[in-house]
Amino acid sequence: MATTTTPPPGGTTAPGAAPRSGWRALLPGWSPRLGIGLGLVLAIGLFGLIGPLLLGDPDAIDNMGRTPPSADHWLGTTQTGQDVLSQLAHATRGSLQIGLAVGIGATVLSALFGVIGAYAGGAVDESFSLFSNVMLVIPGLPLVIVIAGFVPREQRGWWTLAVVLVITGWAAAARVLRAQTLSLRNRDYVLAAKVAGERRRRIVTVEILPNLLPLIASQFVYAVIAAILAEAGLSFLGLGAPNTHTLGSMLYFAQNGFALQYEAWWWFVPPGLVIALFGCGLSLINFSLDEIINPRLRLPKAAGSGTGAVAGRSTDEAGTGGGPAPREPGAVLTVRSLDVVYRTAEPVHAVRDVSLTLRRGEILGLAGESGCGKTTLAYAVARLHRPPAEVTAGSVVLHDRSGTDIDVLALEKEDLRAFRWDKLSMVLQGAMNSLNPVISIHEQLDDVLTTHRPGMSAADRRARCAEVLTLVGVDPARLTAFPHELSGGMRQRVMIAMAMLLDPQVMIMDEPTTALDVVVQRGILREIIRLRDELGFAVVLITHDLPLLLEVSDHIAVMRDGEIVEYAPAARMYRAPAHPYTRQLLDSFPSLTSARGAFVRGGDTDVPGAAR
Ligand SMILES: Nc1ncnc2c1ncn2[C@@H]1O[C@H](COP(=O)(O)OP(=O)(O)OP(=O)(O)O)[C@@H](O)[C@H]1O
Repeated sequence: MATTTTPPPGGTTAPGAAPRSGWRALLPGWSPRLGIGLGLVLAIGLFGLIGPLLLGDPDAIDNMGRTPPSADHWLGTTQTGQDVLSQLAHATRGSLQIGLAVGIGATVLSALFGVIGAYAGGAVDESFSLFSNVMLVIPGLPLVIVIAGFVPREQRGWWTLAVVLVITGWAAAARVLRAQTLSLRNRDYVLAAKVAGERRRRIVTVEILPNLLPLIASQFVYAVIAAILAEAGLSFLGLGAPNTHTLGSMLYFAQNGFALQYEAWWWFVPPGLVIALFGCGLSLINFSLDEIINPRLRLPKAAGSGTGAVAGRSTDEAGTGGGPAPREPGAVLTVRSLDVVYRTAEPVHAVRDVSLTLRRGEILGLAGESGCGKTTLAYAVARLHRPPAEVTAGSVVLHDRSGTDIDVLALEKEDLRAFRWDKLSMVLQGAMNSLNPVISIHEQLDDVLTTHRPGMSAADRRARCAEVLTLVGVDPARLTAFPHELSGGMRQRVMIAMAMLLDPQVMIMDEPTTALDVVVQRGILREIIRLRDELGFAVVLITHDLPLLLEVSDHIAVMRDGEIVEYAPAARMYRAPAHPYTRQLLDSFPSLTSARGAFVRGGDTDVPGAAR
């Protein structure tokens, strides 16, 4: 067997992943990216802050002109003999002042016009939106030149430039924030907050703004860098602030002094380098800000690179000779000793030592209460799991019709892409929402065929799409429909049709009929059984509904806390459930023949092992 990494005792503690608590859990994990970003920004910030105090007057003229770096002048001198290092320190301070002021100003304005307008809606949104559109269509650079030129040269300070750049620099970001806010305000959790009676201000600050923070942070970074560069451009055109040293004015004077022609690199390279490094540092910090906002990105290091294969398993081991289980007669899918762990701050061992055999044409029911690991198991079998989920041990083998065994956990990118849907397809939980709302049913089905059957003609593809729709009981005339034009049950059937499109050998269906009424539910399940009889694929059917599984499945596996606690033919499980938890599950469903289920009637939760 190809097991390698043995999970830690108890299976819940990832090595090196000490859980952080309280506010510290909000901080991004320390990474080289964050370290380099902070290092660059702090170093440049300190240089701009302290450098001018230590390095003296930037305008003091020495008698040497355009001398290369030396012990007296570490970065050489300008054409008129001024110390470049001292100029650089003052210029860094000036540019940072402008960059930060513009960054803050433009971000505040864009958030005000973008977020508040979109959330308030109506006339406020209309007027804010009109104003930002007008600002957007005014050509930025000419406006900057006009406004900067309008202020008399002697009155132009760094703040004049900052104001000009804020006025011309916020509108594009406001448009993006408005679009994002319009999308967020209709999300279920925002509507739920409204229904719960939360105040507007709280909804904006607690429900909406945190989701916008990564965007706002990157816009801030962009605004700072754009301001530093725009100021450099203005100074270059002679429209800068005459009495303020900035990196732009340094470049301007270097250009005027023919630094490039005289190969005086020490004059123009340092200011250019400071601009580039500062932008780079801010961008690196920005990546880590995403981690603060988005808990999904806060992964312990070990979980970051997951490829979906068994962690730590070598390619040799992963090959069919390396250990995957031998084929049982008639088996199409064999899962052996599968372990899946979510490498979160408090690791969750969601699937523990699971072994299953799915036979050709069989319906295998997977039952268990919410959170027992059914979906995690299904995703791991289809190699759809993503970090922080990690398969830490076990094997999954598909015994292909051709006679070859496919070690699913060892498949590499292209093979995996070809394997999914062709050999093993999946109907995801909440499948009725998996259809793209702006693409017709035909195009969505056709997409699968064009990807996996590139040689198929358009007419054959259309015929196949119509055929599968008919199979699942949807009129092929609905091929031209868009998802919103279909009922929930029809959408669910379309997803099942899509899963059948390539005639796979295994279909995993994760709660394929949840959210549908029992009549439609029964109809779809009857369809699945009929199709299974007709086409011979095997099905892993996942649901909480054990009585339903007893009706439709050949074998049933009952899961609890990540483990299979009972695995038996459905008929036997119906007659004589062996595990107390299976009995408890069965008893908790009301019966139509007795007054109420025993579990409800007796309120008996005292099943051995029931305590968590
Ligand atoms: N991204 C995640 N990070 C950490 N833990 C997770 C993550 N996703 C799921 N889990 C945990 O893994 C366990 C199994 O979850 P899973 O979704 O597989 O259960 P399930 O049986 O499919 O539940 P349901 O029937 O409600 O869909 C749960 O304890 C859950 O909290």
